[in-house]
Amino acid sequence: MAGLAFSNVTHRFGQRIAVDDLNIEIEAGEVVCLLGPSGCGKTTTLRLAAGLETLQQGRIAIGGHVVADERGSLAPEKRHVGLIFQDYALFPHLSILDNVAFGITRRDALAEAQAALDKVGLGDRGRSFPHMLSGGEQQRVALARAIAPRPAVMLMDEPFSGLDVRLRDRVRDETLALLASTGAAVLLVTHDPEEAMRMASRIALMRAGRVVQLGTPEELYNRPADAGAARFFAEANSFAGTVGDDGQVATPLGPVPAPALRPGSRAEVLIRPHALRLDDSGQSLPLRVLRARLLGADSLVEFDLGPGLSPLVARLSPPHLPPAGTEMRISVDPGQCFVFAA
Ligand SMILES: Nc1ncnc2c1ncn2[C@@H]1O[C@H](COP(=O)(O)OP(=O)(O)OP(=O)(O)O)[C@@H](O)[C@H]1O
Repeated sequence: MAGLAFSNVTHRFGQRIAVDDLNIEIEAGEVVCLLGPSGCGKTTTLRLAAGLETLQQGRIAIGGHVVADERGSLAPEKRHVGLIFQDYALFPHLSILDNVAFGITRRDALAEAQAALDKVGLGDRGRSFPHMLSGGEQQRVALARAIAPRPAVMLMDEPFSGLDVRLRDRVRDETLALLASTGAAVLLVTHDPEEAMRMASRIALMRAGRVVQLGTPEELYNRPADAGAARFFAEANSFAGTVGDDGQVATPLGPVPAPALRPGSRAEVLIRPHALRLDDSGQSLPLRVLRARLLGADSLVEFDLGPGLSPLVARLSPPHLPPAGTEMRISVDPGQCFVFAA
């Protein structure tokens, strides 16, 4: 029995389809990330699960009980879901402890709130007010408030986007550990592929209201469903071509196998910048550097592929910063090359 299940959920705003026949089941203890570009329907999906948006078509169930279908809908406060939004939405006039106790209906609300604050490491800040806390601390209060009523489902909308990069990594990891200990089914919205890869047991990649691909981070990254899915994780070098009788597509870097496509069909080959590496063996291709930039742990190096072709972008690790004009030998990791029907 899934902790949270969407069955054939479709939602329109006027003529515009925001969510289009969505089917996702999230087990208790699982974190599923809704990932996709702005406007693809992530927040609407979350709001439908929370009951903040009235379901128009399909069915939503929590813990095996239908909470919304075409006949009716359970009020948000009766769904037993925890919500965390981007802006934390703490009440400014309430103390931290009262903020956390707010949603708890049990008689021992303050003790429960204190226990939740202890869990997020803010047990000694209960008497402070929200404006006295840093962004990261406020995020942890929001988390404490969401877990305190022990919800079966946790809905999170870009909960880390207000934090600076270094704090974000730490708060993300702490949140993940805490959520795992509560056993809730978690649906987390993000537009950041790295965040999804880091947090999710499974990722639902959305585009224009539809789930394009649902799978583990490893499946989405290494076996993208289409060119758009491949590009969403990392911008890639793209080559157009035709599948030859040998089942391969010719590219400036050599032939790439296209086992899923028929000879004669048009194809797009995507080669991730990470797929390119320096290689002095006889198999590699000599290419001239156009420019190189340091990105930190690795470098972005552009190579000349000749007239009429865009430069080949390689991400080299450890970083190399060869001067323009240097000739380097490059080979391709076939595991990071993808061929799709054009
Ligand atoms: N209340 C509304 N009224 C009309 N259209 C809406 C409303 N809410 C969302 N939409 C539209 O529905 C589509 C999906 O919006 P949604 O907010 O779910 O996307 P999103 O993937 O969460 O985007 P973002 O990452 O920018 O938050 C968009 O085209 C949006 O303009």
